[in-house]
Amino acid sequence: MEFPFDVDALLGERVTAVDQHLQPPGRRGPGYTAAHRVDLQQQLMTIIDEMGKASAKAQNLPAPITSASRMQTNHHVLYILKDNEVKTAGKGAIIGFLKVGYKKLFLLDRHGVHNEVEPLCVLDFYIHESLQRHGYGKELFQCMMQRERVQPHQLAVDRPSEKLLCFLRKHYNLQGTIPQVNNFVIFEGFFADQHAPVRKLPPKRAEEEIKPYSLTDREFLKEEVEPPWPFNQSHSLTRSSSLGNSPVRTCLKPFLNEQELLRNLRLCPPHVAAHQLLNGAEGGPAARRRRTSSLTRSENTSH
Ligand SMILES: CC(=O)SCCNC(=O)CCNC(=O)[C@H](O)C(C)(C)COP(=O)(O)OP(=O)(O)OC[C@H]1O[C@@H](n2cnc3c(N)ncnc32)[C@H](O)[C@@H]1OP(=O)(O)O
Repeated sequence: MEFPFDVDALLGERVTAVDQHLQPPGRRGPGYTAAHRVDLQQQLMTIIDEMGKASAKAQNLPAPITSASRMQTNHHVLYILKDNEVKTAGKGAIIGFLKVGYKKLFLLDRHGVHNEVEPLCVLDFYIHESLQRHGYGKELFQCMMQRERVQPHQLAVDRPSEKLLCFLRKHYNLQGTIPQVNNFVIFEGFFADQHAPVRKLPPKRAEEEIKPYSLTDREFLKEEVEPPWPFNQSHSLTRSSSLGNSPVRTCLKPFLNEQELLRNLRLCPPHVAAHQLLNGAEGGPAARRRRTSSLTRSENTSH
């Protein structure tokens, strides 16, 4: 992917790690000013936004899950792989990116027991269409694991595509998954290594404390395109196919029991339908409870 500015100079190294500060690490010439810094940061933001869009398109997602603004509000790390061999106009090009981040998750082990863990998660991964199956994905993944000091089986993967599952199977022999009730996929050996979830956390902002566990990075897409259960039931099949034809995506769709649903609704930003459900609109559980108790009362009085 090429840009109208010098990607090669902007990013410096072959693989660049970018965090929420969005600081381009590239070369600084003499006379480097604050205005230059803003320009370079703008260029980096353009790269992230364009790559995020391309990744979303490749995965048939309705909106990008990676963008400069989302990077600024999350503690994620974006590894960007550049091609400094491209001689056209001498500006370099972007080959792809890999986004990872630590997330607090409730994950089931082989015995069906919930474990609260905070593993490094693979959140978004994209290699430009023209360069897939050339080994660049592996180069980027290896670099990420080395810098993050993590082994493949210690990772949790957020709703992997069929291509990514093939990639993980081929390069890291990851195939036996441990079934989960959320969209994260983990592999055999995840719980065997006690060091996996251990991580020193930076101080957290208050609102992060109340995020529902196991909420995937892709969950916000769902909020944008459909109302909560049960209002989404009539077109759930249509939505699955709008997310792509991967059978994995369909079968990994979580199903919630009523208690989990109510907990999630309380933790989510207010939604009209959620309010109605919780506050007892016609058809909601509260209304049903009211109806049931009034029925019981009237039955009692009639006897
Ligand atoms: C959590 C998430 O990010 S889910 C979304 C993952 N991203 C996508 O699906 C976007 C589209 N795909 C891609 O961008 C890339 O194919 C990636 C990132 C999955 C892999 O990067 P690549 O550079 O292609 O991988 P690399 O060349 O190192 O390894 C190739 C292996 O990946 C897998 N793979 C790559 N492309 C495909 C494909 N079209 N079909 C099936 N398997 C594929 C295969 O195992 C392949 O080995 P093979 O060619 O011997 O069959």
